[in-house]
Amino acid sequence: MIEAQALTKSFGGTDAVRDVSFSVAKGEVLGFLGPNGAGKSTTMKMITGFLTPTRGTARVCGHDILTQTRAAQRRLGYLPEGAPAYGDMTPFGLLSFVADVRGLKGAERRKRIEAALDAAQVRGVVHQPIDTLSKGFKRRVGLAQALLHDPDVLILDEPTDGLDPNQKHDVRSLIREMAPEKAILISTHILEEVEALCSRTLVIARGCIVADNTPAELLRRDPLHGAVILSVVAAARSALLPKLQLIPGVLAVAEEGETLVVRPVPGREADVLAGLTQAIRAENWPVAEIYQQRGRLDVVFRTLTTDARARAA
Ligand SMILES: Nc1ncnc2c1ncn2[C@@H]1O[C@H](COP(=O)(O)OP(=O)(O)OP(=O)(O)O)[C@@H](O)[C@H]1O
Repeated sequence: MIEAQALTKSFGGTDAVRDVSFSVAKGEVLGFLGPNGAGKSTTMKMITGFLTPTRGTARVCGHDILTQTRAAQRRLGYLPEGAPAYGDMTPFGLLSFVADVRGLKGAERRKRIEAALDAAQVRGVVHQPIDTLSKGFKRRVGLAQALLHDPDVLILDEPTDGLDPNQKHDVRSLIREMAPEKAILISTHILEEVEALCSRTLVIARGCIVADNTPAELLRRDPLHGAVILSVVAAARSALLPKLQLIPGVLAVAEEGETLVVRPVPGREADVLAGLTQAIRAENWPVAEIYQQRGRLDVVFRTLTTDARARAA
């Protein structure tokens, strides 16, 4: 439902986005991750027809954004960066205006405005000028605007930015609820949001895609993915070290502070955990705590985006 085809945007001769291609199918929530200035908003602006690409194009539900702009824009809802809105309008006034622009009429118009107000939870402030709303409410008004015509495709630029934890939770639940029927592209700096919400993650650095994976696949790139951490009293640690090395599937064992870190051979994570728990029980090892690392997205993110920096330097 979204297809970016070699999107490139240059500003003053410098590529802010270079050859970005990806697609998003119905039912997918694609998380767009990248450091500040990586090119997320610029890519989103090109897909929505807000910026003209220097090269490449995008298709929304099969409509080319450059040659069939209106048809493509009818099918998409867009929450731009910072959720700009007319500050002297009320949320109701803004949604009525957008409904007119979108060509909604009569009962359908009323129904859609009501549904958007409910979905974005802005009922309590519906007649208050937008300029006087808190940052979180402004963002929710922006979200209501994006959802108004119940589009098949949603492009949401940092939809939870500025929301408190409860509001973040509500917006994520809303996105999850809508996901089966739509194709959704969200940009975010919140790594936990990617794990909570996204079926796939696109990592962009210096305008180029450096990873296109599921969050679980990304976690597997952490060198400590699947490592088993054991808390063991100091006196027993050195005696245990050689025994741990004999567990089938163990790649390396290291002592780190109060713990022993057991790294499995890739693909043997489950064997190592099973072997360890069995040995702890059978030989009554003095282990106070044992857990297996899933991997950390922040570690993977740093590696991917700083490697890209190094390559470009
Ligand atoms: N209109 C413009 N004119 C010149 N440069 C621009 C323009 N818009 C964006 N850029 C540059 O393009 C690059 C990508 O910016 P973009 O806003 O797409 O990044 P981003 O990944 O969305 O960043 P952030 O996470 O900070 O929102 C940046 O270097 C930015 O300064």
